[in-house]
Amino acid sequence: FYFYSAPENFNEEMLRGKRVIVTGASSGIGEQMAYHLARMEAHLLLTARTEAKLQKVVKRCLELGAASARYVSGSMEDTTFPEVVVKEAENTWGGLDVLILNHIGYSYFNYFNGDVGHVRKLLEVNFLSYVAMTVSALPMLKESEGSIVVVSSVAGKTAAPFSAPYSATKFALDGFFSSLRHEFIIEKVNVSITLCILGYIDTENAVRAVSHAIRDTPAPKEECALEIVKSGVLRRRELHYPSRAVGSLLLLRDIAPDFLDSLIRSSYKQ
Ligand SMILES: NC(=O)C1=CN([C@@H]2O[C@H](COP(=O)(O)OP(=O)(O)OC[C@H]3O[C@@H](n4cnc5c(N)ncnc54)[C@H](OP(=O)(O)O)[C@@H]3O)[C@@H](O)[C@H]2O)C=CC1
Ligand SMILES: C[C@H](CCC(=O)O)[C@H]1CC[C@H]2[C@@H]3C(=O)C[C@@H]4C[C@H](O)CC[C@]4(C)[C@H]3CC[C@]12C
Repeated sequence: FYFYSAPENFNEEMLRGKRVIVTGASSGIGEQMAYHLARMEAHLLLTARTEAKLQKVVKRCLELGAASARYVSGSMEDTTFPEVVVKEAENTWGGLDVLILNHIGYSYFNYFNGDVGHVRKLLEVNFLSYVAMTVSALPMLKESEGSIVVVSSVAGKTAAPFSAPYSATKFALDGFFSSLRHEFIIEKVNVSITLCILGYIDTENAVRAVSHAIRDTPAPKEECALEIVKSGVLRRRELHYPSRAVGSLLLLRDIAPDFLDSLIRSSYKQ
């Protein structure tokens, strides 16, 4: 049932007039997804905390050809905010076609410092708010037979040093949304769930956080954003980007986990 409902080839017209929420859209990959969707003439509702940045992204989206573009600013640390965002979509459009969950809260890139409060807060922002957005949006997505896109990381499939709290939140997304996908298929709910497994991408925040410690060259955020949009519309189960690097990593994880761990550690500068 799930595979029957998935189209084979991507065509930009598939997004024309679609109603899309993008979280974490004020910078990085989320901002780039907003620009691709705007060029494809989608209706956009963007969210993040920083109003000034969102205003600029909305302005650019309208210049690029978005059918409409608006924002709602706020923090996903506030447990009432996910519902506020979805209500805005409901009041504006009366429905929703695609929910792209992409935001992340700040976390340090270093040895785990024992701060349980930080892990709890990060789970709220990076995981629980994704669940809350999904719960609020589901009636509209069922109605439109729409799509949920969850942006995760290789750090949510195989752990690397210095990202214990972050990695935990990304593993949680896989568990939750992969279980939900089963249930949708059992109950014949035609809402697709795409989990995006990304390697190192050249966003300002990621490069600032890890370039002093990691040897790898980051992949381009513009191409990454386009691949996420495509895989969501094509109702794929998972996106692996960049595909060869993530594919090899996942293969090694299953056949030679200790070897993979040593490779990951050796990609860190001493
Ligand atoms: N870049 C990379 O190397 C990789 C990224 N990913 C994933 O890709 C996605 C995007 O990453 P990237 O573009 O690098 O991230 P950025 O740091 O560039 O963007 C994060 C976005 O989330 C928003 N945000 C931050 N805190 C909050 C909050 N408390 N409430 C609501 N929104 C918030 C930020 O805006 P504001 O500050 O205005 O709120 C911003 O729009 C994430 O899910 C990440 O895990 C996965 C693997 C690698
Ligand atoms: C080191 C990892 C790659 C291992 C490999 O051998 O390929 C990186 C792949 C994904 C990175 C993290 C990520 O998911 C984004 C986070 C964004 C934050 O702003 C801080 C950094 C990240 C934790 C980043 C760290 C390196 C990776 C785990």
